[in-house]
Amino acid sequence: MIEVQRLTKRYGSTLAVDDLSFRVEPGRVTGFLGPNGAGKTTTLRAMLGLDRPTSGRVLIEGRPYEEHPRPLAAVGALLDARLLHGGRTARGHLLGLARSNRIPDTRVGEVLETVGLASVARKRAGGLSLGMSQRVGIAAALLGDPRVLLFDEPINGLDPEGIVWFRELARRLAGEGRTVLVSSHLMSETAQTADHLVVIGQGRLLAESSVDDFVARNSRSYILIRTPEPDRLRAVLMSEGVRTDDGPDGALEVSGTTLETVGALAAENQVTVYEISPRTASLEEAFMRMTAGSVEFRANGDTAPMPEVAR
Ligand SMILES: Nc1ncnc2c1ncn2[C@@H]1O[C@H](COP(=O)(O)OP(=O)(O)OP(=O)(O)O)[C@@H](O)[C@H]1O
Repeated sequence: MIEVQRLTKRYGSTLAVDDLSFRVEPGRVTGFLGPNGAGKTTTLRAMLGLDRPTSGRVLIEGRPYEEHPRPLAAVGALLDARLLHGGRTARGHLLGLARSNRIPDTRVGEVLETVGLASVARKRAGGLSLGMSQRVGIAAALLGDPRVLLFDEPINGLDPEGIVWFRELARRLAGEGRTVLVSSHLMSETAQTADHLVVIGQGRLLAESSVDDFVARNSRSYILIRTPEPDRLRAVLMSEGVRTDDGPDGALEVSGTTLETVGALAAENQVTVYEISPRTASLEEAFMRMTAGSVEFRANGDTAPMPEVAR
């Protein structure tokens, strides 16, 4: 379990994290989402004791990171895979980490096997692809067999097969009862990996819910209609109590009715229609709308309420 309690981090005049509180429960994968600069990495660094918070604190399994006698056994983290030293081999890197944390050498072979790198274990890190470096970073996170795992943008550089592999690994780790936090700026990818979501923008909490609830709330279905007579069609639909909104490029977006009803009303009233098609707003759009809202609220200096997200 991770408990972020009223965490605030200021870098000079930049408020990177602003009074942020949330919990990450064990036994499920939690996606930590936010656009670039939202404060995800800063929060993860505070979890690992790498940055001192301006105020607030983070507890890992009930205590701050620094108070764990064997930190690698409490929490494993993948932060920036590019930090791997180019001259060392993957195996050498992991052995160094294992020895400085009183972890037996045999564990290095096990984690290399888990991440599918046993065959390149003796290759110098400088010769590894970004995807392979990510896997070395993931192996390092697993080294101490920790109860809590933090992955910052883990799928960066992974090929499609690697992405599926990571997704399964994250699920397996959560299935073993561990706490798994995966940060990302990609909504749809996260929705496929995580069970639960924590969404932040400008250092503040925007949403916290199960992925299923988030999808149900934010997957808006509507009918898109292109017509040269939008005003007339809007009037026809409104007279029948059908709600219309303005869509892109003069199109209409109609919700709360069926394709057949709209088609029949257009035909009865002899309105020319170029296109009529069912649409579902993507999760990515919902996420962008949600996080764009936070930017606007902050720019106005308001305290950020939960932005309205189209249903
Ligand atoms: N060491 C630092 N010094 C000054 N400002 C910083 C520092 N680290 C982060 N920031 C600023 O704090 C804010 C949050 O950055 P952070 O890296 O935590 O966001 P993020 O959500 O992880 O984004 P990204 O996905 O781009 O890494 C940004 O405005 C960033 O420029």
